[in-house]
Amino acid sequence: MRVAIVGATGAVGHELLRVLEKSTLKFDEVQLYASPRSAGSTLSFAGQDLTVRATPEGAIPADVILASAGGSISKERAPAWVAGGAVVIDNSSAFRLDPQVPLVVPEVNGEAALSHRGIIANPNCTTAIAAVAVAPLHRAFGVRRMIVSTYQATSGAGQKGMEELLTQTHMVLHGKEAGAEVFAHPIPFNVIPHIDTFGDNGYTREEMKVVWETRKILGDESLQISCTAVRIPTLRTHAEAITLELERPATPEQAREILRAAAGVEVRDDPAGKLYPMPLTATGKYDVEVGRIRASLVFGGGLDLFVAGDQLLKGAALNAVQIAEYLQQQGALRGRVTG
Ligand SMILES: NC(=O)C1=CN([C@@H]2O[C@H](COP(=O)(O)OP(=O)(O)OC[C@H]3O[C@@H](n4cnc5c(N)ncnc54)[C@H](OP(=O)(O)O)[C@@H]3O)[C@@H](O)[C@H]2O)C=CC1
Ligand SMILES: N[C@@H](CC(=O)OP(=O)(O)O)C(=O)O
Repeated sequence: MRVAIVGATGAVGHELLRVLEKSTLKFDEVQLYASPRSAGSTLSFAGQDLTVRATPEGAIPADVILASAGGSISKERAPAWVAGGAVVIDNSSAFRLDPQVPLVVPEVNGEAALSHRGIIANPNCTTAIAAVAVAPLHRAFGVRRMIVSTYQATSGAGQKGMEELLTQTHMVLHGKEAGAEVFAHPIPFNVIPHIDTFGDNGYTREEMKVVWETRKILGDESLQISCTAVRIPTLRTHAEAITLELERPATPEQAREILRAAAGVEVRDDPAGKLYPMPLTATGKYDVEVGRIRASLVFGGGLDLFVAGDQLLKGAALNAVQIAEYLQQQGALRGRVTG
């Protein structure tokens, strides 16, 4: 059973290595791939230095490929990886809306992964985090309309996003003018309501991914969803304010009870004790923090909540490894462990 990580040197790739170290997935070998510029460098895995190789054009000799090298690499090469016999779990947006490709959050629709034809898509990070919190409420009360406002960390734009926050903050603190390369404007001491490109309807692609992908994951095309996605000057972990209009009225206490029993959720909801979801407390956690649960003042019987989830983990690396673990538990992976 051979696992390959394509994009191992990136922000998601680093987390894939850490998550795999702790994973219940059984495997004999991990192979690391990135761009040709990283070939020959090493990354540590379980106390060993593993050499990074240039991602080949054709097949990769692995049973499971965890891909996080961007949409164009996945689009161009995943068909050859599948033809070579691998199951590809792809972190990019390349295949997410393809009707032949399952889009999976294991706590929500794990069984969808079993219908794959070689490629399984990992959702957009903002979407995955929201889905973990909203799916149990949707099952219990039926979500009719959902309004999301996001507070997204700079690492959502990869390693270079984090570097821009750190270097530009240093510059501002030393009296220099901050520039902007990764983001549309200087990110220190700012919030930027612009993630990805704007579409004809005035929403960004990031915002529309939340709409399209949430519907696909929850299997409900009738869900009405609107999102405003905003980049903020944090390093890691996305937070989201979510308003839900429900078919069957829910009290905050009923919602807390449902969420306490839900997989992948940590209810963190004691405002009097200053306990609520925040990037600082959710970073590095596998569970998505959910709190500030209250009755909506706008939608009778509806709810307002605040969530924070480590987007490099549940929004990417962790979710991908959980999909592989699920497939292995179901006996649906080709590779057998020999070691
Ligand atoms: N960051 C996030 O929060 C999330 C990211 N994703 C998705 O995961 C993917 C990776 O994102 P992220 O880790 O943030 O990005 P990074 O920019 O941090 O890393 C990109 C990785 O891709 C590799 N790469 C770049 N070009 C090539 C190439 N031509 N051939 C092979 N490998 C290449 C890089 O290698 P090298 O170091 O050699 O350049 C690096 O390992 C993207 O598709 C992104 O949309 C999904 C959910 C969340
Ligand atoms: N768009 C996310 C990260 C990301 O890479 O998303 P996607 O995988 O949908 O392109 C962010 O910037 O926070």
